[in-house]
Amino acid sequence: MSSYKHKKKYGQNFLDSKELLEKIKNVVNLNKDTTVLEIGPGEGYLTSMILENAKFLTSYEIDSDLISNLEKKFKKYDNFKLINEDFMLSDIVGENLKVVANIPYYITTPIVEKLIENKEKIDEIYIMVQKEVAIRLCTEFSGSDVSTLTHYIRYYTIPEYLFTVEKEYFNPIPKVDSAFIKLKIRKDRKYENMIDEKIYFSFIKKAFSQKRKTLINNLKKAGFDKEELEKNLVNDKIRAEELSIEQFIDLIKGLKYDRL
Ligand SMILES: C[S@@+](CC[C@H](N)C(=O)[O-])C[C@H]1O[C@@H](n2cnc3c(N)ncnc32)[C@H](O)[C@@H]1O
Repeated sequence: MSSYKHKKKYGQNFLDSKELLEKIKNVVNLNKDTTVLEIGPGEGYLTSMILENAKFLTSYEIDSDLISNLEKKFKKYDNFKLINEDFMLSDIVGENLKVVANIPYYITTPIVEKLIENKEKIDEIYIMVQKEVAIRLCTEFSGSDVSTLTHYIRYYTIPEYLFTVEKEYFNPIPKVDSAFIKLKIRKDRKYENMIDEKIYFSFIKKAFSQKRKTLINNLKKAGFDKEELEKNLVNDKIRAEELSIEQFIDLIKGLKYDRL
């Protein structure tokens, strides 16, 4: 479909490289028991590799102009369901799903949030995202990339930055490089078992309210008692971005924070 006019509004930067496809295939590790969900098959770059290697694939494509080509291309596969819908408005159906997708970047965060909200149905998420976003999603608890998003991701998943994909691999070539990442859903519910999610994220929001300020100052501003804070924080110079989830849970429990 070389004459196809890519639609910017749908984030249509397509891939076409055997070498990259092989690299993706090696990390996503599909087998005949795997059920896969794809967001935005485009011209079917990832789709054919998934269909060849997985048990079943459901792909959501918003752009009706791409549908007849995809149907024609994958007509011989009976393990394929193509849904011509906006993924954000669709219900996710299935269990033990693996998500494998080169997603439209204009809705990266809503897609990640929707997938995590459906964590009961999903085991692993493999997605291509903008490189800077990949760094933010996969960062550890140190440095300026840490944000409330880091806590959201790490509370529910184990993130992994797999590899960088240079912008030249895309057509049309975008302005920025990309990266392929993995988010493994925490099936052990490690942190959900330690603390109520609403309480945790309500506290995190207060702790990160002003990034430049120290944690103690942010929490004082949020109404916490100065003496209680000093009792529970070893270091009054520390910033929110330096604390791990475990350390935040200890702090929340130490402060007996249980309201929203
Ligand atoms: C970055 S392209 C990737 C295409 C293809 N997977 C590839 O790697 O070449 C993103 C794809 O997502 C589709 N898309 C954009 N918004 C969507 C939405 N809300 N729901 C479903 N698909 C969407 C676009 O039409 C496009 O085909």
